[in-house]
Amino acid sequence: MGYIELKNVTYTYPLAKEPSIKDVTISLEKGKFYAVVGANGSGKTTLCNIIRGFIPGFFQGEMEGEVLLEGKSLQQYTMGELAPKIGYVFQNPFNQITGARDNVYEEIAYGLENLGVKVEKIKDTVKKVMELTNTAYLAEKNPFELSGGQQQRVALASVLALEPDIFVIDEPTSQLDPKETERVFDIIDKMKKMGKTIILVEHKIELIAEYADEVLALEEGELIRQGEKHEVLSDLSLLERDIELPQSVILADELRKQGIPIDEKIITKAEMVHQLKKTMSKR
Ligand SMILES: Nc1ncnc2c1ncn2[C@@H]1O[C@H](COP(=O)(O)OP(=O)(O)OP(=O)(O)O)[C@@H](O)[C@H]1O
Repeated sequence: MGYIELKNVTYTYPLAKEPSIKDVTISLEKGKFYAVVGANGSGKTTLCNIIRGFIPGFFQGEMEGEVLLEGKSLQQYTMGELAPKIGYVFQNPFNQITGARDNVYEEIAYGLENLGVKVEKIKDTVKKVMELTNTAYLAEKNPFELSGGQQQRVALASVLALEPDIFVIDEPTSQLDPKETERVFDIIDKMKKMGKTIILVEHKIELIAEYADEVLALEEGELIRQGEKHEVLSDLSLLERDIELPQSVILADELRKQGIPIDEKIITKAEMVHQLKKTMSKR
């Protein structure tokens, strides 16, 4: 039994002619990092909303099939039971920040205060997540006066403070520069090392190749691939289906065509460098 399971899930938004998710069956393990890829409109955000229990419910429409968390149908959980288990990080941190408090420290503490957590425990937790997300130096600032990258780290911190086991994160770096993007991935990597299950929608394929465990590829609502990242991302046929692949995969293919032997399943720059060194030392 998977930790999170989707069984033949088909979902159609109200008034839509076609389903946005078509007969998707997946089984996700606890503690793994899953990246969801696919062209615009392929159903990534919809899939996230199904996994976090917003579809059906918050969104109307028609859903067939079943979603299970630890063997129990999501429909059998109340939102109050689900919220501490699944944390959701929005694409735009501006939507995440509540604005109910006027400094970053209080913003991060806000969710815990609402749950009636004791002050000492709140202090402890907020301190820990601020260290993890490198936001301690922003503690006194107004959350709305931060840069996009800083806001995204505060948004991550406020979700982390609630200590969910599962994080669904929708394109957290789409508005960030390369440095802030690396910082966000570094935080996600730490979350994974803490044993969290991560489901991340992301277009930056090089970072997926480096950090994720498994890749789920969607095309027009259908799950066309699911598997270990090397298996999925080295599949050149995905290029014809509008799935971007890492540069090392394209380069490896070119080199093989030129008669230079390159192992299958090279997907990162570091793996390519290692392989080229090996090949050159044999010459
Ligand atoms: N609220 C909605 N009502 C009706 N149709 C919707 C709604 N939200 C999304 N859709 C449709 O569902 C399909 C999948 O959309 P979704 O946002 O899940 O794709 P996506 O892969 O996340 O796209 P992107 O990469 O652009 O964020 C699209 O055809 C979209 O037009």
